[in-house]
Amino acid sequence: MLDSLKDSVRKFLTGSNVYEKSVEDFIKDLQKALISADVQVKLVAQLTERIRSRLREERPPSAIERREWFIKVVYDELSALFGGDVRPFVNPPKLPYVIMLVGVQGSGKTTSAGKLALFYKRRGYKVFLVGADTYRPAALEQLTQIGRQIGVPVYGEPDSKDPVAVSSKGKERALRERAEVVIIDTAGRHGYGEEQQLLEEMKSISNAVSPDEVILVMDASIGQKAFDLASKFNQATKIGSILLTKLDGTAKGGGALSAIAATGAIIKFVGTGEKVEDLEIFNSRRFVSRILGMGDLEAILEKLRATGELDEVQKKMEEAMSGRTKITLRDIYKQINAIRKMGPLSKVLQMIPGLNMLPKLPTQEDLKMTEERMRRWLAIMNSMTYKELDDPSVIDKSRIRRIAKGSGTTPEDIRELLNHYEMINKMLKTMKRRKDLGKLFGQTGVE
Ligand SMILES: Nc1nc2c(ncn2[C@@H]2O[C@H](COP(=O)(O)OP(=O)(O)OP(=O)(O)O)[C@@H](O)[C@H]2O)c(=O)[nH]1
Repeated sequence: MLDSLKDSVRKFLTGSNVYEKSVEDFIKDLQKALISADVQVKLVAQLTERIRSRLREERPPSAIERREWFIKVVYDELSALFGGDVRPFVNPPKLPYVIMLVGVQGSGKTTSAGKLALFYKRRGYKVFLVGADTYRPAALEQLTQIGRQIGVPVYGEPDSKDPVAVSSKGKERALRERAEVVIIDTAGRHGYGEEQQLLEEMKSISNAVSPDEVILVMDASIGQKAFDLASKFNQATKIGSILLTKLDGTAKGGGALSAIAATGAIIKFVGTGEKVEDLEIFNSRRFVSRILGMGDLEAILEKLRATGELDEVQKKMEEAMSGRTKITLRDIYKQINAIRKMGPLSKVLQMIPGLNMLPKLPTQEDLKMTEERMRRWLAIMNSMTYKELDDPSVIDKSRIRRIAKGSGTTPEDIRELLNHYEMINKMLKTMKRRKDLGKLFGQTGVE
């Protein structure tokens, strides 16, 4: 689903068109992909408007290329479209914990009951299944089979026509057997469009068994039609969440996810296959990063984190300039590590504004030497103890020899790093406040 976006991201990041044109092309691809995934046109329009307004109003952090930053903006906004940063709890907040499953016929309710049972069993809970789908006789048989397969007991009454009575008796039995998580599979005879009937039945069983949580099972292939049932369900129960099934087999999953998210209902799980293991906790950011291409996105997020770390060190340096604190080897470690995460120095330097104001620009040869030195220094600091990183004055000759051995470097390399540390602190003390990042790189050893 939405697979075509990975190619669009690639094309956008590596393309040679002017930036503004690339952005417009990407937005067109994005709109097309979302609409063909059945996302409501109104939601697509809102999403693109938000992306455009962020492009107008925000500026990328200085060390990030604007193409990469644009993809990060798209990532944020798509994640919001599919439910945002809501992290629903999955471990039962109390025990025993009674979950009641509701859903229309064929939505995958019985299969999902089995999946949830296995999910909780694997997390170490004693699980019990109750088959209260009295309208479809085969449902109990199906549940019993799954129960046998995963080693979870199942309660059911093959001849009963009273789902409320079966649910209550099943719950009683489960509690007598000291079950910790009780999952009740209820009847689902109604089709989409008959929400009221389904919700009324949910209420009557709910009154009888007082579940701790009601999970609505929905089939993702209904796409944006999921909106009506999800919003009524969300209004009808405060203890509800949604399990969206068959996300693996439909091109309309984006429509269902965004429609449900728009109702404010929480999507807790998604079904991703027919097997009893095929259940995932839903996380909209993870979902979107798959759509956009894990590799590309991870690299961008890593760089953004690295710029955040650099900002922290920068702040510390400013404090050091006012004499309030000192830069430690830990700070230097953080700084070098962050710079290395951002890519080859030659590329990183091109992105720093004001760099051409330095007295002398580094040559390729300088950069190579600096990169090599950064690598050595990281190895050295990796071999030091926290105490030594915080206060290098405790490092004596014999420790220098040991650290050199441990890091595959020489005692001279270590002295060079220690000198750099002394020099930075001395410099900071005498330097006036200067905020540009170019200076920061100067201190890293690029002469
Ligand atoms: N591909 C795929 N198939 C699924 C998934 N979840 C359920 N199914 C299939 O959907 C079909 C219907 O599932 P059931 O569990 O029988 O549906 P139900 O909602 O319990 O049906 P009723 O008991 O009639 O209400 C079965 O063929 C399942 O294998 C899923 O996540 N992915």
